[in-house]
Amino acid sequence: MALFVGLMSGTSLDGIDAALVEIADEAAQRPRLIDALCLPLGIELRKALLELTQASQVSFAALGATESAFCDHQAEAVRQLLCRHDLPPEAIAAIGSHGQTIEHAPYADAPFTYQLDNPSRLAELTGCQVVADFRRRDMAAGGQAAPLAPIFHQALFTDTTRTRLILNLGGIANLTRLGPIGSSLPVIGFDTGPANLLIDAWHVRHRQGPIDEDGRWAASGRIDEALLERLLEEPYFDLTPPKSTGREQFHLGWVENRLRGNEAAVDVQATLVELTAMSVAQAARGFVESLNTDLIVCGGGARNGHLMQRLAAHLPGVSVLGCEAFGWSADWLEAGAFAWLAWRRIHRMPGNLPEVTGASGPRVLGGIYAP
Ligand SMILES: Nc1ncnc2c1ncn2[C@@H]1O[C@H](COP(=O)(O)OP(=O)(O)OP(=O)(O)O)[C@@H](O)[C@H]1O
Ligand SMILES: CC(=O)N[C@H]1[C@@H]2OC[C@@H](O2)[C@@H](O)[C@@H]1O[C@H](C)C(=O)O
Repeated sequence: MALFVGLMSGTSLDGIDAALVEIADEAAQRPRLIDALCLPLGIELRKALLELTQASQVSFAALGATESAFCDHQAEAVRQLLCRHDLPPEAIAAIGSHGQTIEHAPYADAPFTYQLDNPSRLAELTGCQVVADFRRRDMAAGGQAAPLAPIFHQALFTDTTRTRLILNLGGIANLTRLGPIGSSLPVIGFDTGPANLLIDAWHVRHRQGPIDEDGRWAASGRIDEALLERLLEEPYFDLTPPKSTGREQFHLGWVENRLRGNEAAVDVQATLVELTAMSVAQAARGFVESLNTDLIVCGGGARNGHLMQRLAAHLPGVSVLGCEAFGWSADWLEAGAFAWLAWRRIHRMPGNLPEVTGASGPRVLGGIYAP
């Protein structure tokens, strides 16, 4: 048995998730979540990161300063997590650090994906071995570099008889399809489009606070069918996987370009929730085998009761389960994935699924930084 820490800060830019995970050397045993926490980014750091994601030009000074501040925050999250369990740094086999995605451009002429991270500094500050830079090897091998979580979903959730769909509702939504053990169904995984990032951004613009708590504001509005149709015309939704996306594609400007100008703000919010529910349901529907499919929902969107209701309305007959039934909280699945991917790296096992990302083959992902 060994202990790993996974660090993830996703497209919502809400905080750094840190998960303490116990992993057995035998690949057959499922990793176990021991504890986790989220350290909020704070107003200044969030603003600096958001600016980097939106800027067309970036100064090295801004990049360097933000990278250091971000890394200090990661180290603080690790410190708090280890402190809770009285664990010294030597007790941790490795930290798996995702970093903060600043730009993801798998469709550029020269494709790239950039995660802000400073694993050398993180190793220095924590005294732990760090594994980082998980995405770029997959892209170097011709893949999308995202989503990476499906291989972790496969390890955690594959069932003997049932088909399982795992849906992450973060800033972006991604879906994994796992056939039952022994079935010939390949693993499928891809980003379906926006989950919460448009909902959050519209809320910030028109209301106080970053989150439409439980989707209550959206629930009080009326879906604007014409706007919904224009939003759903986005060609990304019809692309066949492998595919991945991010803030570069789905941002407030993308919504504004499709407004007529006379919509009530609350109706736009209702419509954005419906956009997430419909685009996810459309993506999932093709994989639902009647009466034999579970949908396991994770990510912050699982706490948005209105979004969950709209999703269920578009997927009648599908049984919706929380990760909790499997010993994971919906909030910590992604951080857990990067702890587990660090374990894979240390043991030189591949971290990607070529059938998901489109890479030319399995690859060992990430670089190792000594403590
Ligand atoms: N109580 C709640 N009510 C409504 N929405 C919520 C609630 N709690 C969380 N959320 C939503 O979940 C989001 C955070 O989700 P999560 O932390 O899974 O995203 P992420 O990991 O940053 O994104 P990604 O998976 O795309 O990288 C918040 O920004 C918010 O939109
Ligand atoms: C480039 C990037 O950071 N992508 C994230 C993002 O957040 C959700 C979705 O888009 C997913 O593709 C991915 O994260 C998870 C952890 C993944 O790779 O599976």
